[in-house]
Amino acid sequence: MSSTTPLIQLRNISKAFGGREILRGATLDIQRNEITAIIGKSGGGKSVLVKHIIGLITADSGEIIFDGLPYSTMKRKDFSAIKNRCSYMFQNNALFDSMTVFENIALPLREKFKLGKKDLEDKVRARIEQLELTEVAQMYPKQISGGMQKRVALARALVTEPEIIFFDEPTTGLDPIRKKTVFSMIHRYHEKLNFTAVIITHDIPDIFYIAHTVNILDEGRIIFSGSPVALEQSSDPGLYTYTHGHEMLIDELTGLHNRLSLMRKVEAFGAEAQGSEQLVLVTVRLLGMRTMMDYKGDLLAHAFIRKLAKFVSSFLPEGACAGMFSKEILVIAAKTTDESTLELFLSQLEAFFTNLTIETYCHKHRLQVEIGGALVTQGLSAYSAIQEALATSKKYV
Ligand SMILES: Nc1ncnc2c1ncn2[C@@H]1O[C@H](COP(=O)(O)OP(=O)(O)OP(=O)(O)O)[C@@H](O)[C@H]1O
Repeated sequence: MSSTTPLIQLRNISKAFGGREILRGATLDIQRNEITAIIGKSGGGKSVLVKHIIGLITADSGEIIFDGLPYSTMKRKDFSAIKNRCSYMFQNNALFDSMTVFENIALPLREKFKLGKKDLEDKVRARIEQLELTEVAQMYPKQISGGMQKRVALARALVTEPEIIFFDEPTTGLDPIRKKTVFSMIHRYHEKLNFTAVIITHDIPDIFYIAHTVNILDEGRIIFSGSPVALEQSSDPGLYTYTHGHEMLIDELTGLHNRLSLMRKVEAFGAEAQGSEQLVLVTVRLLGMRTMMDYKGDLLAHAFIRKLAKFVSSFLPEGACAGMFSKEILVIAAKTTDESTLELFLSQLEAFFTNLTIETYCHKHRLQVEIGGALVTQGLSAYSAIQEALATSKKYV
Protein backbone atom coordinates (compact mmCIF):
# COMPACT_ATOMS: atom_id res chain seq x y z
CA MET A 1 0.00 0.00 0.00
CA SER A 2 1.27 3.46 -0.81
CA SER A 3 2.20 5.46 2.24
CA THR A 4 -0.28 8.16 1.23
CA THR A 5 -3.21 5.75 1.29
CA PRO A 6 -4.96 6.04 4.65
CA LEU A 7 -4.11 3.18 6.97
CA ILE A 8 -7.75 2.77 7.90
CA GLN A 9 -10.75 3.85 5.85
CA LEU A 10 -14.28 3.79 7.22
CA ARG A 11 -16.91 4.09 4.54
CA ASN A 12 -20.58 4.83 5.29
CA ILE A 13 -20.70 2.93 8.56
CA SER A 14 -24.21 2.59 9.96
CA LYS A 15 -25.16 0.88 13.19
CA ALA A 16 -28.37 0.71 15.20
CA PHE A 17 -28.98 -0.89 18.61
CA GLY A 18 -32.55 -2.04 19.22
CA GLY A 19 -33.79 0.22 16.42
CA ARG A 20 -31.85 3.25 17.76
CA GLU A 21 -29.53 4.53 15.07
CA ILE A 22 -26.15 5.45 16.52
CA LEU A 23 -24.07 5.68 13.34
CA ARG A 24 -25.69 6.87 10.12
CA GLY A 25 -23.16 6.56 7.35
CA ALA A 26 -19.98 7.67 9.13
CA THR A 27 -17.03 8.05 6.79
CA LEU A 28 -13.49 8.86 7.86
CA ASP A 29 -9.83 8.16 7.13
CA ILE A 30 -7.06 7.42 9.58
CA GLN A 31 -3.70 8.40 8.17
CA ARG A 32 -0.53 6.48 8.95
CA ASN A 33 1.69 7.81 11.72
CA GLU A 34 -0.66 10.66 12.47
CA ILE A 35 -2.64 11.53 15.58
CA THR A 36 -6.30 11.42 14.62
CA ALA A 37 -8.85 12.77 17.07
CA ILE A 38 -12.54 11.90 17.17
CA ILE A 39 -14.64 14.38 19.10
CA GLY A 40 -18.36 14.76 19.55
CA LYS A 41 -21.13 14.90 22.07
CA SER A 42 -21.32 12.44 24.91
CA GLY A 43 -23.15 9.29 23.88
CA GLY A 44 -22.79 10.23 20.23
CA GLY A 45 -21.20 6.95 19.20
CA LYS A 46 -17.47 7.68 19.23
CA SER A 47 -16.61 4.49 21.11
CA VAL A 48 -19.02 2.50 18.96
CA LEU A 49 -17.22 3.79 15.86
CA VAL A 50 -13.82 2.74 17.18
CA LYS A 51 -15.17 -0.65 18.32
CA HIS A 52 -16.01 -1.31 14.66
CA ILE A 53 -12.38 -0.85 13.72
CA ILE A 54 -11.12 -3.25 16.35
CA GLY A 55 -13.75 -5.82 15.49
CA LEU A 56 -15.78 -5.67 18.70
CA ILE A 57 -18.85 -4.50 16.77
CA THR A 58 -19.94 -5.35 13.22
CA ALA A 59 -21.55 -2.64 11.09
CA ASP A 60 -25.13 -3.00 9.80
CA SER A 61 -23.86 -1.53 6.56
CA GLY A 62 -20.72 0.13 5.23
CA GLU A 63 -17.16 -1.04 4.85
CA ILE A 64 -13.88 -0.77 6.72
CA ILE A 65 -10.65 -1.07 4.79
CA PHE A 66 -7.51 -1.71 6.80
CA ASP A 67 -4.24 -1.30 4.95
CA GLY A 68 -6.03 -2.03 1.69
CA LEU A 69 -7.94 -5.06 2.98
CA PRO A 70 -11.74 -4.75 3.21
CA TYR A 71 -13.14 -6.29 6.40
CA SER A 72 -15.99 -7.85 4.42
CA THR A 73 -13.54 -10.12 2.58
CA MET A 74 -11.07 -10.67 5.37
CA LYS A 75 -10.26 -14.10 6.79
CA ARG A 76 -10.05 -14.73 10.51
CA LYS A 77 -6.25 -15.01 10.42
CA ASP A 78 -5.97 -11.62 8.65
CA PHE A 79 -8.05 -10.15 11.39
CA SER A 80 -5.92 -11.58 14.19
CA ALA A 81 -2.85 -10.18 12.42
CA ILE A 82 -4.50 -6.75 12.51
CA LYS A 83 -5.27 -7.14 16.20
CA ASN A 84 -1.61 -7.84 16.87
CA ARG A 85 -0.70 -4.52 15.27
CA CYS A 86 -3.08 -2.61 17.56
CA SER A 87 -3.08 -1.62 21.16
CA TYR A 88 -5.56 0.22 23.40
CA MET A 89 -5.71 2.59 26.31
CA PHE A 90 -9.18 2.82 27.84
CA GLN A 91 -10.71 5.63 29.86
CA ASN A 92 -10.77 3.68 33.12
CA ASN A 93 -7.22 2.40 32.45
CA ALA A 94 -8.51 -1.20 32.74
CA LEU A 95 -5.61 -2.18 34.99
CA PHE A 96 -5.84 -5.45 36.89
CA ASP A 97 -5.94 -4.74 40.62
CA SER A 98 -4.54 -8.13 41.54
CA MET A 99 -1.41 -7.63 39.42
CA THR A 100 1.54 -5.40 40.15
CA VAL A 101 2.44 -2.50 37.89
CA PHE A 102 5.16 -4.68 36.33
CA GLU A 103 2.77 -7.57 35.68
CA ASN A 104 0.12 -5.25 34.22
CA ILE A 105 2.62 -3.83 31.76
CA ALA A 106 3.96 -7.28 30.87
CA LEU A 107 0.50 -8.67 30.09
CA PRO A 108 0.17 -7.74 26.38
CA LEU A 109 3.66 -9.10 25.72
CA ARG A 110 2.74 -12.42 27.33
CA GLU A 111 -0.54 -12.54 25.38
CA LYS A 112 0.82 -11.62 21.96
CA PHE A 113 4.38 -12.92 21.83
CA LYS A 114 6.33 -15.93 22.97
CA LEU A 115 9.30 -14.19 24.54
CA GLY A 116 11.95 -15.63 26.82
CA LYS A 117 11.91 -14.47 30.44
CA LYS A 118 14.88 -12.14 30.01
CA ASP A 119 13.60 -10.53 26.78
CA LEU A 120 10.23 -9.96 28.35
CA GLU A 121 11.69 -8.42 31.50
CA ASP A 122 14.01 -6.17 29.49
CA LYS A 123 11.16 -4.82 27.39
CA VAL A 124 8.94 -4.21 30.40
CA ARG A 125 11.76 -2.58 32.34
CA ALA A 126 12.58 -0.28 29.43
CA ARG A 127 8.99 1.02 29.35
CA ILE A 128 8.91 1.31 33.13
CA GLU A 129 12.02 3.47 33.07
CA GLN A 130 10.80 5.55 30.15
CA LEU A 131 7.59 6.36 31.96
CA GLU A 132 9.33 6.94 35.27
CA LEU A 133 7.56 4.13 37.08
CA THR A 134 10.60 2.34 38.51
CA GLU A 135 9.72 3.24 42.10
CA VAL A 136 6.24 1.75 41.85
CA ALA A 137 6.95 -1.28 39.65
CA GLN A 138 6.18 -3.77 42.43
CA MET A 139 3.13 -1.91 43.76
CA TYR A 140 -0.50 -2.61 42.93
CA PRO A 141 -2.63 -0.11 40.95
CA LYS A 142 -4.70 0.81 44.01
CA GLN A 143 -1.52 1.88 45.84
CA ILE A 144 -0.57 4.54 43.30
CA SER A 145 -2.10 7.85 42.26
CA GLY A 146 -4.58 8.29 39.37
CA GLY A 147 -1.94 10.09 37.31
CA MET A 148 0.51 7.24 37.78
CA GLN A 149 -2.18 4.70 36.87
CA LYS A 150 -2.57 6.55 33.54
CA ARG A 151 1.17 6.25 33.01
CA VAL A 152 0.98 2.52 33.71
CA ALA A 153 -1.88 2.22 31.20
CA LEU A 154 0.20 4.12 28.63
CA ALA A 155 3.26 1.96 29.32
CA ARG A 156 1.09 -1.12 28.79
CA ALA A 157 -0.29 0.27 25.52
CA LEU A 158 3.25 0.98 24.29
CA VAL A 159 5.02 -2.17 25.47
CA THR A 160 4.40 -4.22 22.33
CA GLU A 161 5.65 -1.32 20.17
CA PRO A 162 2.32 -1.32 18.36
CA GLU A 163 1.75 0.29 15.02
CA ILE A 164 -1.65 1.68 16.02
CA ILE A 165 -2.87 2.78 19.43
CA PHE A 166 -6.50 3.58 20.21
CA PHE A 167 -7.01 5.92 23.14
CA ASP A 168 -10.58 5.99 24.42
CA GLU A 169 -10.90 9.14 26.50
CA PRO A 170 -7.45 8.79 28.03
CA THR A 171 -7.89 11.84 30.24
CA THR A 172 -11.23 11.05 31.87
CA GLY A 173 -11.30 11.76 35.57
CA LEU A 174 -8.13 13.84 35.58
CA ASP A 175 -7.86 17.46 36.59
CA PRO A 176 -7.05 19.96 33.82
CA ILE A 177 -3.33 19.98 34.53
CA ARG A 178 -2.99 16.19 34.51
CA LYS A 179 -5.05 16.10 31.30
CA LYS A 180 -2.46 18.26 29.63
CA THR A 181 0.28 15.98 30.99
CA VAL A 182 -1.37 12.89 29.46
CA PHE A 183 -1.67 14.61 26.08
CA SER A 184 1.91 15.79 26.16
CA MET A 185 2.96 12.24 27.11
CA ILE A 186 1.09 10.84 24.09
CA HIS A 187 2.63 13.54 21.93
CA ARG A 188 6.14 12.87 23.21
CA TYR A 189 5.94 9.11 22.65
CA HIS A 190 4.28 9.62 19.30
CA GLU A 191 7.25 11.71 18.19
CA LYS A 192 9.64 9.09 19.46
CA LEU A 193 7.90 5.93 18.26
CA ASN A 194 5.83 7.24 15.35
CA PHE A 195 2.77 5.03 15.86
CA THR A 196 -0.65 5.82 14.41
CA ALA A 197 -2.84 7.20 17.18
CA VAL A 198 -6.62 7.42 17.30
CA ILE A 199 -7.86 9.45 20.26
CA ILE A 200 -11.47 9.75 21.36
CA THR A 201 -11.74 12.77 23.59
CA HIS A 202 -13.83 15.60 24.97
CA ASP A 203 -10.82 17.73 25.69
CA ILE A 204 -11.22 20.73 23.49
CA PRO A 205 -9.08 22.73 22.97
CA ASP A 206 -6.25 20.60 24.45
CA ILE A 207 -6.50 17.95 21.76
CA PHE A 208 -6.06 20.61 19.06
CA TYR A 209 -2.45 21.07 20.13
CA ILE A 210 -1.45 17.49 19.41
CA ALA A 211 -3.86 16.14 16.76
CA HIS A 212 -3.00 16.26 13.07
CA THR A 213 -6.59 15.60 12.06
CA VAL A 214 -9.79 16.22 13.97
CA ASN A 215 -13.02 14.42 13.09
CA ILE A 216 -16.34 15.57 14.49
CA LEU A 217 -19.01 12.94 14.93
CA ASP A 218 -22.45 14.48 15.11
CA GLU A 219 -25.80 12.71 14.76
CA GLY A 220 -24.03 9.59 13.56
CA ARG A 221 -22.05 11.23 10.77
CA ILE A 222 -18.64 12.83 10.47
CA ILE A 223 -19.51 16.46 9.87
CA PHE A 224 -15.94 17.73 9.81
CA SER A 225 -12.60 16.19 9.07
CA GLY A 226 -9.51 18.36 8.84
CA SER A 227 -6.70 20.02 10.71
CA PRO A 228 -7.35 21.81 14.02
CA VAL A 229 -6.47 25.08 12.32
CA ALA A 230 -9.01 24.48 9.54
CA LEU A 231 -11.60 23.72 12.22
CA GLU A 232 -10.85 26.84 14.23
CA GLN A 233 -10.98 28.98 11.10
CA SER A 234 -14.23 27.49 9.89
CA SER A 235 -17.21 29.82 9.91
CA ASP A 236 -19.69 26.96 9.47
CA PRO A 237 -22.42 27.63 12.08
CA GLY A 238 -22.91 23.86 12.48
CA LEU A 239 -19.40 23.68 13.93
CA TYR A 240 -19.90 26.57 16.32
CA THR A 241 -19.87 24.52 19.52
CA TYR A 242 -16.67 22.82 18.44
CA THR A 243 -14.87 25.89 17.18
CA HIS A 244 -15.75 27.79 20.32
CA GLY A 245 -13.84 25.37 22.48
CA HIS A 246 -14.61 27.18 25.66
CA GLU A 247 -18.37 26.79 25.46
CA MET A 248 -18.03 23.15 24.50
CA LEU A 249 -15.69 22.64 27.39
CA ILE A 250 -18.14 24.25 29.78
CA ASP A 251 -20.84 21.76 28.75
CA GLU A 252 -18.49 18.85 29.04
CA LEU A 253 -17.01 20.05 32.30
CA THR A 254 -20.26 20.78 33.99
CA GLY A 255 -22.86 18.58 32.37
CA LEU A 256 -25.00 21.71 32.14
CA HIS A 257 -26.86 22.92 29.07
CA ASN A 258 -25.13 25.28 26.66
CA ARG A 259 -26.81 28.49 25.54
CA LEU A 260 -28.74 26.95 22.71
CA SER A 261 -30.09 23.95 24.58
CA LEU A 262 -30.82 26.08 27.64
CA MET A 263 -32.93 28.47 25.55
CA ARG A 264 -34.77 25.54 23.97
CA LYS A 265 -35.48 24.06 27.38
CA VAL A 266 -36.75 27.34 28.84
CA GLU A 267 -38.89 27.86 25.73
CA ALA A 268 -40.34 24.35 26.16
CA PHE A 269 -41.07 24.94 29.87
CA GLY A 270 -43.02 28.09 28.94
CA ALA A 271 -44.94 26.29 26.21
CA GLU A 272 -45.72 23.21 28.33
CA ALA A 273 -46.79 25.04 31.54
CA GLN A 274 -50.35 24.20 32.44
CA GLY A 275 -52.93 25.64 34.84
CA SER A 276 -51.24 27.18 37.86
CA GLU A 277 -47.74 26.14 36.80
CA GLN A 278 -45.24 28.96 36.65
CA LEU A 279 -41.73 29.22 35.37
CA VAL A 280 -39.06 29.86 38.01
CA LEU A 281 -35.88 31.40 36.68
CA VAL A 282 -32.82 32.09 38.75
CA THR A 283 -29.73 33.75 37.33
CA VAL A 284 -26.21 33.85 38.74
CA ARG A 285 -24.11 36.51 37.12
CA LEU A 286 -20.39 36.06 37.60
CA LEU A 287 -18.95 39.44 36.79
CA GLY A 288 -15.28 39.33 35.99
CA MET A 289 -15.11 35.80 34.54
CA ARG A 290 -13.73 37.09 31.25
CA THR A 291 -11.08 39.11 33.06
CA MET A 292 -10.29 36.09 35.19
CA MET A 293 -9.80 34.01 32.03
CA ASP A 294 -7.70 36.67 30.38
CA TYR A 295 -5.43 37.32 33.32
CA LYS A 296 -5.45 34.12 35.38
CA GLY A 297 -6.05 31.59 32.62
CA ASP A 298 -9.02 29.43 31.73
CA LEU A 299 -8.17 26.68 34.19
CA LEU A 300 -9.07 28.65 37.26
CA ALA A 301 -12.27 29.94 35.67
CA HIS A 302 -13.25 26.42 34.59
CA ALA A 303 -12.55 25.04 38.04
CA PHE A 304 -14.84 27.67 39.52
CA ILE A 305 -17.67 27.04 37.04
CA ARG A 306 -17.35 23.31 37.55
CA LYS A 307 -17.63 23.70 41.30
CA LEU A 308 -20.71 25.87 40.95
CA ALA A 309 -22.26 23.52 38.39
CA LYS A 310 -21.66 20.51 40.62
CA PHE A 311 -23.37 22.24 43.47
CA VAL A 312 -26.32 23.39 41.36
CA SER A 313 -26.75 19.87 39.96
CA SER A 314 -26.85 18.54 43.53
CA PHE A 315 -30.00 20.47 44.46
CA LEU A 316 -31.82 20.68 41.12
CA PRO A 317 -35.21 19.02 41.50
CA GLU A 318 -36.28 16.50 38.90
CA GLY A 319 -37.40 18.14 35.68
CA ALA A 320 -35.51 21.37 36.37
CA CYS A 321 -32.55 22.41 34.27
CA ALA A 322 -29.49 24.59 34.49
CA GLY A 323 -27.15 25.95 31.87
CA MET A 324 -24.71 28.64 30.91
CA PHE A 325 -26.48 31.49 29.13
CA SER A 326 -23.12 33.11 28.52
CA LYS A 327 -19.61 32.82 29.93
CA GLU A 328 -20.77 34.89 32.88
CA ILE A 329 -24.38 33.92 33.42
CA LEU A 330 -25.67 30.66 34.82
CA VAL A 331 -29.42 30.08 34.63
CA ILE A 332 -31.57 27.66 36.60
CA ALA A 333 -35.08 27.03 35.30
CA ALA A 334 -37.99 24.93 36.52
CA LYS A 335 -41.73 24.65 36.20
CA THR A 336 -43.53 24.84 39.52
CA THR A 337 -46.86 25.31 41.21
CA ASP A 338 -45.14 26.14 44.47
CA GLU A 339 -44.04 29.75 44.82
CA SER A 340 -41.52 28.87 47.53
CA THR A 341 -39.35 27.07 44.91
CA LEU A 342 -37.86 30.44 44.01
CA GLU A 343 -36.90 31.15 47.63
CA LEU A 344 -35.48 27.66 47.93
CA PHE A 345 -33.22 28.09 44.89
CA LEU A 346 -32.06 31.50 46.09
CA SER A 347 -31.25 30.32 49.60
CA GLN A 348 -29.36 27.27 48.28
CA LEU A 349 -27.19 29.49 46.11
CA GLU A 350 -26.52 31.93 48.92
CA ALA A 351 -25.47 29.01 51.11
CA PHE A 352 -23.08 27.84 48.41
CA PHE A 353 -21.41 31.20 48.11
CA THR A 354 -21.22 31.57 51.88
CA ASN A 355 -19.58 28.18 52.29
CA LEU A 356 -17.08 28.99 49.60
CA THR A 357 -15.96 31.93 51.70
CA ILE A 358 -16.66 33.72 48.49
CA GLU A 359 -15.64 37.12 49.76
CA THR A 360 -12.02 36.08 49.99
CA TYR A 361 -12.22 34.07 46.78
CA CYS A 362 -13.84 36.83 44.74
CA HIS A 363 -11.68 39.52 46.19
CA LYS A 364 -8.61 37.53 45.29
CA HIS A 365 -9.78 36.93 41.72
CA ARG A 366 -11.73 40.18 41.30
CA LEU A 367 -15.02 38.35 40.75
CA GLN A 368 -18.44 39.70 41.64
CA VAL A 369 -21.53 37.59 42.08
CA GLU A 370 -25.08 38.79 41.46
CA ILE A 371 -28.08 36.58 42.03
CA GLY A 372 -31.47 37.25 40.49
CA GLY A 373 -34.72 35.32 40.37
CA ALA A 374 -38.25 35.67 39.11
CA LEU A 375 -41.46 33.78 38.70
CA VAL A 376 -42.10 34.44 35.07
CA THR A 377 -45.46 34.68 33.34
CA GLN A 378 -46.17 32.14 30.66
CA GLY A 379 -45.86 33.09 27.03
CA LEU A 380 -42.64 35.08 27.25
CA SER A 381 -39.82 34.14 24.91
CA ALA A 382 -36.89 32.37 26.60
CA TYR A 383 -34.72 35.41 26.03
CA SER A 384 -37.24 37.82 27.63
CA ALA A 385 -37.84 35.44 30.53
CA ILE A 386 -34.12 35.24 31.30
CA GLN A 387 -33.82 39.03 30.98
CA GLU A 388 -36.68 39.39 33.48
CA ALA A 389 -34.80 37.31 36.04
CA LEU A 390 -31.56 39.17 35.34
CA ALA A 391 -33.33 42.49 35.93
CA THR A 392 -33.91 41.48 39.56
CA SER A 393 -30.21 40.72 40.10
CA LYS A 394 -28.80 41.80 43.41
CA LYS A 395 -25.17 42.00 44.17
CA TYR A 396 -24.28 39.16 46.49
CA VAL A 397 -20.57 39.85 46.84
N1 LIG B 1 -23.38 -2.96 22.64
C1 LIG B 1 -24.29 -2.00 22.74
N2 LIG B 1 -25.61 -2.30 22.83
C2 LIG B 1 -26.55 -1.33 22.89
N3 LIG B 1 -26.29 -0.01 22.91
C3 LIG B 1 -25.01 0.36 22.86
C4 LIG B 1 -23.94 -0.61 22.78
N4 LIG B 1 -22.77 0.06 22.73
C5 LIG B 1 -23.08 1.38 22.79
N5 LIG B 1 -24.42 1.54 22.85
C6 LIG B 1 -25.11 2.84 22.90
O1 LIG B 1 -24.65 3.64 21.84
C7 LIG B 1 -24.61 5.02 22.23
C8 LIG B 1 -23.26 5.60 21.91
O2 LIG B 1 -22.30 5.07 22.82
P1 LIG B 1 -20.76 5.44 22.78
O3 LIG B 1 -20.17 4.80 23.98
O4 LIG B 1 -20.19 5.12 21.47
O5 LIG B 1 -20.78 7.02 22.96
P2 LIG B 1 -19.56 8.01 23.05
O6 LIG B 1 -19.74 9.03 21.98
O7 LIG B 1 -18.28 7.26 23.09
O8 LIG B 1 -19.89 8.68 24.44
P3 LIG B 1 -18.97 9.14 25.66
O9 LIG B 1 -18.19 10.28 25.12
O10 LIG B 1 -19.98 9.57 26.69
O11 LIG B 1 -18.14 7.97 26.08
C9 LIG B 1 -24.96 5.06 23.71
O12 LIG B 1 -26.30 5.44 23.83
C10 LIG B 1 -24.76 3.63 24.15
O13 LIG B 1 -25.63 3.33 25.20
